[in-house]
Amino acid sequence: MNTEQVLDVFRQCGALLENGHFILSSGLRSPTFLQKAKVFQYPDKAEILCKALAEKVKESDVGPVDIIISPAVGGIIPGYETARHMQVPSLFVEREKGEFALRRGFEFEKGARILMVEDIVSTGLSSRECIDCIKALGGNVVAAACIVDRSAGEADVGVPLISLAQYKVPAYQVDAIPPQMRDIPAIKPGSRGLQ
Ligand SMILES: O=P(O)(O)OC[C@H]1O[C@H](OP(=O)(O)OP(=O)(O)O)[C@H](O)[C@@H]1O
Ligand SMILES: O=C(O)c1cc(=O)[nH]c(=O)[nH]1
Ligand SMILES: [Mg+2]
Repeated sequence: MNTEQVLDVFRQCGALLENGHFILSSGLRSPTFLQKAKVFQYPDKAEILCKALAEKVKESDVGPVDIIISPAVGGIIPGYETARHMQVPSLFVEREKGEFALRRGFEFEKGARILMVEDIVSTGLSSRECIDCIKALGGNVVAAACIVDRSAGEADVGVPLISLAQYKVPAYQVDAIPPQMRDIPAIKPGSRGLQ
């Protein structure tokens, strides 16, 4: 699948939100938001995207993968569906007092070859936090994968990043928001910092 085909799936699901004012997980502001939850509500769409992502990983030089681990909330469905097509278990980390932790009795062997699967990468901050958590538990993170890389290859997550689509969209510091965005009430769709 190429980027345009991936974005078409988002458009078909009403998930490519434009001309708004979104507060991203990183705190940056953007007029564009990929509301992945509206795509992943449809199992057939999740399957199309994640099967293609699994194939891209298998065709890469990453080598064998033992386990997929994803950061909650957004990473859970693509992590699971990608794992289904790679025939490996799917675990997730979730925030405990703001920090990612492996809970629910999930465990893996030290040195396990782990693929970190995200939904969207913007700055790469959430991916790095997830990878740090896995490494602290002894996992060998061999690569990261995501459905859409909004940095179009610029984000450094510390391991090779395989993205199904690369879609560069603007994001601004709060004191540098362009005039046309300033009058639009800001919305924060993600779960980081949710009380
Ligand atoms: O590369 P970054 O700058 O970290 O941005 C991308 C992250 O933002 C979203 O998560 P968010 O924290 O908004 O919560 P969610 O997973 O509940 O959507 C998305 O799921 C990624 O995890
Ligand atoms: O950076 C983010 O928080 C982000 C951007 C985006 O387009 N979609 C999303 O779910 N999160
Ligand atoms: Mg997330």
